[in-house]
Amino acid sequence: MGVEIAVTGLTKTFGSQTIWRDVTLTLPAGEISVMLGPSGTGKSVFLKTLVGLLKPDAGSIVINGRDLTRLREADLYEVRKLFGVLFQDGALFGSMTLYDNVAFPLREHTKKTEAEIRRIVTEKMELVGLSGAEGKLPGEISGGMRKRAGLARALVLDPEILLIDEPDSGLDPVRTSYINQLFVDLNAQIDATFLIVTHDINTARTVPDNIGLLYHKHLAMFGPREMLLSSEEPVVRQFLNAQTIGPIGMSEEKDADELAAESGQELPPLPPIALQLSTSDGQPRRAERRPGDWCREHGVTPPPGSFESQNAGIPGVRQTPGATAASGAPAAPEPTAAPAGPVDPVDPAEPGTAHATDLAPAGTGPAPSSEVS
Ligand SMILES: Nc1ncnc2c1ncn2[C@@H]1O[C@H](COP(=O)(O)OP(=O)(O)OP(=O)(O)O)[C@@H](O)[C@H]1O
Repeated sequence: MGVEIAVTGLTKTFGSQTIWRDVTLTLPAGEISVMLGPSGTGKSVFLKTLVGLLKPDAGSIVINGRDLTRLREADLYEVRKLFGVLFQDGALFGSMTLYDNVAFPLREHTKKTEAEIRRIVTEKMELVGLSGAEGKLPGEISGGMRKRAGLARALVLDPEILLIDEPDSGLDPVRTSYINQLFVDLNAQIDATFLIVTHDINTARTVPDNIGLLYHKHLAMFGPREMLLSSEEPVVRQFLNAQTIGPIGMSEEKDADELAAESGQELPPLPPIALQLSTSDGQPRRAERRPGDWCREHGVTPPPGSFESQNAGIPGVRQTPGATAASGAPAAPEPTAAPAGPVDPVDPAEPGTAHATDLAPAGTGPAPSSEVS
């Protein structure tokens, strides 16, 4: 059962550099949220602050009635057990088999017997589609398999919160789709609160219940997926539709001359809102809402063609021929073409592949590179 994370007025600086200020949002219990933002806007810093690896300069992070920013290190250690974290720059232990990597947090942080550990490791490896790969070393498998091994490791202590930093980095689009499907299926099974940092617009448009956008040292917007995908707010619209026209420039903000040169240029219409990715077995997630509910409840007319296809609005994906303009939404989700079975069905060993990923319960796996400031 996931827990809510209530962030209020959070500000983080490094010396004279303000990363973001006054960030206020609530990650609802058991829901999947995605955090977006141009490179360098502090998305990873936000994840590390949530888990207590970085100390904010101001603000609070309240979980189960306790403000993480005010806890002593010993109490923080206890709260961190609620988290499973995938750090983008982390790594599995290269000299350990996948089995030993996944078993590591259990051996370090519990008094479970080896028989109990075997049962849990086997269950989690099956959950991420890695049965049979227990004896492999991280260097013998692909990037996608390593991410899933990291995910299995993050799950062994049954976290209530999963923080995932750029799960798509280093993965091809097909494997990104498989790992996205895995997140949706996992969310249905373990009911944890998920926060995924990503640059992948397809992921952002189809996976989460909520989307946030960090931009220019603040949280530009956070809310339900349909709210952001129907938003005309220039920064949100530009980012979620991967456009060059808008306030975001190559080096973050455009100057007045650049913006003046764009005046009069017509923005393309908002693309249709895609159906949200559903579980492989079609069982609804607890947090799942009917397509179009948010728009209906808030009197917002979604862009024509919304909720007709899972691919709607994804840049570069052609719409279904004959799709009609619809201002409303169907009452029930359409069946979606979800990949069944384990991720990476054919995942050749790639010795020496560079990306290794650490998805370990906070403070239980190989140490992430940042330090508490
Ligand atoms: N421990 C640290 N000490 C000083 N500065 C840091 C530290 N960690 C991050 N920063 C700075 O904070 C800023 C935001 O970094 P962060 O990695 O969070 O960005 P990001 O939005 O995740 O970027 P990307 O999308 O490229 O991964 C950068 O300027 C980075 O150099």
